[in-house]
Amino acid sequence: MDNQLTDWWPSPAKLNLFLHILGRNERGYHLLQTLFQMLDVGDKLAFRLTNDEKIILTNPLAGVADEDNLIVRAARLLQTTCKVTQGVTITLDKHLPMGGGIGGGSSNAATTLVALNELWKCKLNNTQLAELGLSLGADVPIFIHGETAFASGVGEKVFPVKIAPKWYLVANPGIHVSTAEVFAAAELPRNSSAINWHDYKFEETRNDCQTLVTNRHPEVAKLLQWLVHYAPSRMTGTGACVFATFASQAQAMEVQARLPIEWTSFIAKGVDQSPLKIKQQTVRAASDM
Ligand SMILES: C[C@@](CO)(OP(=O)(O)O)[C@H](O)COP(=O)(O)OP(=O)(O)OC[C@H]1O[C@@H](n2ccc(N)nc2=O)[C@H](O)[C@@H]1O
Ligand SMILES: Nc1ncnc2c1ncn2[C@@H]1O[C@H](COP(=O)(O)OP(=O)(O)O)[C@@H](O)[C@H]1O
Repeated sequence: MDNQLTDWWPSPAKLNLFLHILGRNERGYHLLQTLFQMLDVGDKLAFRLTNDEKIILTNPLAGVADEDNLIVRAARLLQTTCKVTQGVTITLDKHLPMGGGIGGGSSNAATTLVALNELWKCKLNNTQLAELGLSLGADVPIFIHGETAFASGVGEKVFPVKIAPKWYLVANPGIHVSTAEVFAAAELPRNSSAINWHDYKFEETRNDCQTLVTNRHPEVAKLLQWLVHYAPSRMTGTGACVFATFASQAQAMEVQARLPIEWTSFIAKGVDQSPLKIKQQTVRAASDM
């Protein structure tokens, strides 16, 4: 008999508060320094275990074939690795814009790995899950660890940090920017000097992809020009979303209320520990009782 739908598992967004490109490794991947800020909002996923081996997504994403969906790929990867004989039906409650530099797809993959590791009783630890996740995307490990962190290498060397709590207005210019296209561009600067995390100040850092993306996509430039008038603002990841930083939720709401209707947006709080990490700890504590 099939099991019941589980409760919802959070799949939060992230911001790259800065993104410096230091060079490239022998495989052509970019060596970065970045500060991953976990946010308290995102998508949600629910899982219903089944007694056949099928992995089914009840609500496919427009433009993404199920076999390419990172949720289905993550579930299949865990099922094969741990020789699981059960299947799963997955429901996705999608809110995060795709290809926005806020990590929606990577976060969905991480939530799938973390949740099914518990539900299928695979008993992998987070380091093992992160290793599996890295084969799906560079940002999957950071969502599995679920902590605001300074990252280097190609993003795999992660050092959790605590930074002053801030509120963010995250605005979407309504376009999709391909990570692969940004990293393939000849004019992308790749020569930033390494910084020491302890010396980090927002205003002394930048996003090395921002000039390239704003030159190629005037919508991103227009949005940034509007936001920077109100608060310190920057593009996240390889775009296209842009964030503005505030000390309080009320200040963020005030600017959101003025945002021209052509741009969608959401407000999120920066958190040290992601909602997924908290959920994993809660589920594990309950199963230990
Ligand atoms: C640079 C970041 C910062 O968060 O950008 P966003 O995707 O969030 O915007 C990410 O690490 C991106 O991670 P992700 O989007 O998972 O990238 P992947 O699927 O692993 O890689 C897409 C393509 O980007 C290039 N790539 C990616 C990461 C990296 N450090 N160097 C690269 O050169 C590779 O050509 C790769 O084929
Ligand atoms: N579950 C998923 N959610 C979002 N995007 C997905 C998913 N599965 C596959 N993708 C693909 O991954 C691409 C990058 O998605 P996303 O992680 O949201 O962007 P970014 O890496 O810029 O933050 C999407 O354009 C889409 O083609």
